[in-house]
Amino acid sequence: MTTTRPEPNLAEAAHEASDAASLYERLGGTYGIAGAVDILVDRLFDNIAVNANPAVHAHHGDPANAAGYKFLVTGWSIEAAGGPKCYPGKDMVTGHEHLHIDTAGFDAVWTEIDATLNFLGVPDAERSEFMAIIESYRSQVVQA
Ligand code: HEM
Repeated sequence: MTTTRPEPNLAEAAHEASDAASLYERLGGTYGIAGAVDILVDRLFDNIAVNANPAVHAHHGDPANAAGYKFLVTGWSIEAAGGPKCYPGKDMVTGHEHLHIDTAGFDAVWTEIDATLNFLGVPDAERSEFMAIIESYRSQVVQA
């Protein structure tokens, strides 16, 4: 009598592996996130609705702030997506309290993040998951 060993189901294994992958991994890890933030921050600095807030424009209107801001937003996003702990900046309340951001200001940034992920071809599932994380910080960022 011969016993038959079941063939490994590779399709199922791949599916399980992709289920197990963190959002950080599915966004392309540090290279993917840093590349997206590089483009996002340039768009935020140029975005008329985002810069309608004078305190925001005082920061985003100075190109010298771009490199440091890209570094901070990249580190924050890596951690928020489940990657390694690497964010050295302020918590979201302290980082924004002096800016008096209102709902329209938050929505302008939300829309630009969503549009940039769409522009870069991030799949719907990962885009929705990341945007839900952004949304979950609304009450900490909106302080006007
Ligand atoms: C969930 C949404 C947001 C995230 C994840 C986020 C992320 C960050 C991070 C990581 C920093 C650096 C904090 C530090 O200095 O240590 C920061 C600062 C800043 N954010 Fe946000 N932000 C969000 C929403 C917004 C919105 C809606 C606006 C404007 C309408 C905004 C404008 C700014 C500005 C101008 C700074 C620099 C402040 C300064 O250095 O004086 N952010 N943000």
